[in-house]
Amino acid sequence: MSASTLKIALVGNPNCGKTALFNQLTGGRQKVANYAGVTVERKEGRFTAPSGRVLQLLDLPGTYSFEANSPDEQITRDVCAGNYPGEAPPDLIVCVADATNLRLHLRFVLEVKRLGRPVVLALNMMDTARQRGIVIDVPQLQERLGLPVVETIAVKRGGARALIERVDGEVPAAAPAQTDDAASRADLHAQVRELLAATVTMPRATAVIDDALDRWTLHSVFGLMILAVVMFLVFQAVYSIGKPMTDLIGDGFGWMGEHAAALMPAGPLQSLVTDGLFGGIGTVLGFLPEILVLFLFIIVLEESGYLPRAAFLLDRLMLSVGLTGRSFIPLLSSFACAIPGIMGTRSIQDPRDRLATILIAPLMTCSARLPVYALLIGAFIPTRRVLGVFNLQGVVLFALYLAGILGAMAVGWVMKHIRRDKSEHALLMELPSYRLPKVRDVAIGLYERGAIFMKRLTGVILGLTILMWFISTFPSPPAGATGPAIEYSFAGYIGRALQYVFAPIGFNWQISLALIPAFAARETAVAALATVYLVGGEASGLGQALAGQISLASALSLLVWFAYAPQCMSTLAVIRRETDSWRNVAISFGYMFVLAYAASFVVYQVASALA
Ligand SMILES: Nc1nc2c(ncn2[C@@H]2O[C@H](COP(=O)(O)OP(=O)(O)OP(=O)(O)O)[C@@H](O)[C@H]2O)c(=O)[nH]1
Ligand SMILES: [Mg+2]
Repeated sequence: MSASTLKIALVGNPNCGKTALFNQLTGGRQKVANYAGVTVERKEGRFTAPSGRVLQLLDLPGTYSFEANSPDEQITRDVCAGNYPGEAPPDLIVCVADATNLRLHLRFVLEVKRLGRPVVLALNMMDTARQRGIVIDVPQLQERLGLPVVETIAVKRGGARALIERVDGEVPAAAPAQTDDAASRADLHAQVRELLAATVTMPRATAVIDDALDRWTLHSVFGLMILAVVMFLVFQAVYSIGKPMTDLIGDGFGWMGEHAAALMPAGPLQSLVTDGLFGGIGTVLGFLPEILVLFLFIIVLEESGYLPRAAFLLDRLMLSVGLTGRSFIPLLSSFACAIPGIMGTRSIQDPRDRLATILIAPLMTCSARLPVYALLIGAFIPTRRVLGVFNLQGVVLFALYLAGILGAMAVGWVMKHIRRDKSEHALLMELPSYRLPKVRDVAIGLYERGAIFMKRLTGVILGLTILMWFISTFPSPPAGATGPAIEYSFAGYIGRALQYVFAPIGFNWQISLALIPAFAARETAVAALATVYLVGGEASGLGQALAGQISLASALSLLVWFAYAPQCMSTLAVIRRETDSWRNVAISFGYMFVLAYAASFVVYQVASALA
């Protein structure tokens, strides 16, 4: 390393744009590694400043506060303070703050300043700040803070010019280091308030509207009621808007399957195309509209600024079941898929809170389960109105999501009481301003969800469906066989063996069999059932076949099974990777199996008795 290499560390609250700034400066060239022994990322890059000096840049994990104790935050603090073994202290700390949210970010800036090292403050997201009419008196802020302050727009070409010029110049003098005690921490709050009053002018209109809305949405009683109503309406919409489109697609595929069959000679190939491809894959594809409608609402709620408020609102509730408000976002992501949710738990400081969140994340209903729910609800729940306005199918879907959430809360509560350390960590998060979602952002978000679904469909689900078709078709029945052909196939044998385990909860052999590919990808249960029933030649449509073949009690039991059952292999693999422990995988699989089996058993027995 040449003598003139300057080592710069980028720090800041999560989501302030550190990584965007890092990429802008280094052109994305980087070396990513983990800090020894922990899964905290260390990302390093370099670039040459106009003066010819080489600058080495370190992107550190987002940190709310140095008081917190997540592995990420400890490492960030130690690296900045120059105490991290094997890491030379940075010559300069660039503290990045979101200019649209200085109320939250300035506090951390003050904490960084107290380390007593040279600091430059980058006010990032200046484009959004200007758009929103936020005016920041930079010279005044610079003077009051006693730090150089520059404005940046990390996502715009040349948006970091002021920062480059500043870091290429002389290294600023460090403020004296200060010790951290309770009194000085309380002091930080007062300082932030003072700084804001002197240097930041917020647009009146937004602030007034935000406050007015927040009085309702964050109210401890009305807020929860609003949240419940909003979520309830979303599930209603999934059925009222998505279902007709799903039916249309289903009819379309049925029609295509028939025509394709007419063009082909009878035989295995014809059966693969009609039963496996059009029947199996077509049935799963039909659920795309429902998934898109659900995500349309989730994305709009998120973009509008409502979802972070829901997190804030639920924080107290989460604490009471041994979680933290920080668990909310990972858990919310788990409604799409548990995998990003579990990966998102990295931002939870307390290892026990983090583990608890990881273990219950799969209880949140992931989008892969939606086709299964939609199929069974469509086949078994009448399209009755409840209380005159609500669609009964939508109510059942809402109840299933709720069952997952309540199950998760119950498990969280049990874990809280088992563990010895009962400390709690309250949430510290930013509440963005309300805004009208941009059509483009919503469209991109929807497109991404749709693309993920299609990729799964044409990848793992297609492969598994062909496999299911194969084991359902071969071996062919012996000459003179009387029963349906499928009973002599591999699938028939495997299904009947599994049935010993699942009969007490009301699953026939076809359902038991479908659980296997579902363990690789949930949606495949639908394709597998379609294939098995269509190969068995029992009916034209799958919903119709199911309604004729299994009882309402079995269908309810299966719905409950899918709400609680151990989720797909990929989820378990991610648990293994994120916790580095097979034991946690076993705990996760085991408790969910027991939970699902018990719940399905109760539902099946009660429903059978009442029927
Ligand atoms: N409009 C605007 N968006 C920005 C700016 N800088 C970053 N963003 C966006 O803000 C989001 C977060 O940026 P990141 O760079 O991932 O933030 P980070 O600080 O690295 O976040 P963590 O690593 O999670 O702590 C991304 O969607 C960026 O595209 C900016 O100057 N203006
Ligand atoms: Mg980052």
